[in-house]
Amino acid sequence: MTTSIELQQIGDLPCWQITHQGAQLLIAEQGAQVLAYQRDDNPPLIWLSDQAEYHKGQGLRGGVPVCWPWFGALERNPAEVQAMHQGTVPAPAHGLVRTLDWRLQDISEQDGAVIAEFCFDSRDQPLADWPHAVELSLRIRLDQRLHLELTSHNHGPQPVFLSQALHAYFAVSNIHDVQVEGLHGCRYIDTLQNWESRLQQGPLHFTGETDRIYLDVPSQVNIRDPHWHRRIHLQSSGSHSAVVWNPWTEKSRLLSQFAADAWQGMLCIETANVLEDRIELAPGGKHRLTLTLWESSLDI
Ligand SMILES: O=P(O)(O)OC[C@H]1O[C@@H](O)[C@H](O)[C@@H](O)[C@@H]1O
Repeated sequence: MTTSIELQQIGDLPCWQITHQGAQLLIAEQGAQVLAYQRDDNPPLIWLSDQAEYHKGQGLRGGVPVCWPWFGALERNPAEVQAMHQGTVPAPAHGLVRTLDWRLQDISEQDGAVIAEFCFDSRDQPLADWPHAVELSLRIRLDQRLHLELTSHNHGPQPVFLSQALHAYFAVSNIHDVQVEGLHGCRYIDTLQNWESRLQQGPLHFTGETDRIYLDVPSQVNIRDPHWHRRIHLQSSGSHSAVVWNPWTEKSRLLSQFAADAWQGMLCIETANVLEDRIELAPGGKHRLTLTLWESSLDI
């Protein structure tokens, strides 16, 4: 089967459209953001908003935004992560790099896979109010599965503390009927209930707005989707926390680039390093967060 790798301009944004062994993958250079991923004639694995806007310097709703060097609201982060930000200007949610251009290092077919590698180096592109020398790279490998590898490398003389997430939006048939498997027994922080700590019992079902930080998460979790007759598998390393999010009805109305009923067809599982799972990078130190995604039929 043929492989093609094409650069396209979508709105203001240069994007790479990759076709390989029946898979289609779209990546924006801005934020090194995977925007879409689908295999054969199956429904997409990754959800992208119908109302997505392709503007420079603006977040794009859907795909896999990279949240870095902090996740969520800065003031909800551990003190040492907050202390890395040294400014008076309010810090944006989910860090600084999802709306900036990353440098494309390489995009090519190698050994039966397509590999794209993007880099953001704060020594070349200083970040507002975050004066640290860290090189960030996202390596994207497409074979029978999609593999993402986010590496942070501290080139400075002091330790650096980070929180981060691969904020993946997944496409589902109907949020009411899907479940997330693999979280049973995990502690979670319910950010909608005063950040109280709770324990997950059994698989996670969605019955209302959900915004939770799961801790001590195992390396594999799945989304079971009965109507689309599939499981989406998420396998991670370098992460022990995950954020699970669905805005449901009311919150949806407040979100940008989000149709009023879009919440029914998506959910986020964000492979993360947050709260006590935050990262400490010693001088010269590296951290690698990986996420592999694939789907399987429920018959197997
Ligand atoms: O609208 P944003 O900044 O992309 O964030 C979307 C959501 O991202 C999730 O990670 C958060 O847990 C939610 O609280 C937040 O609403």
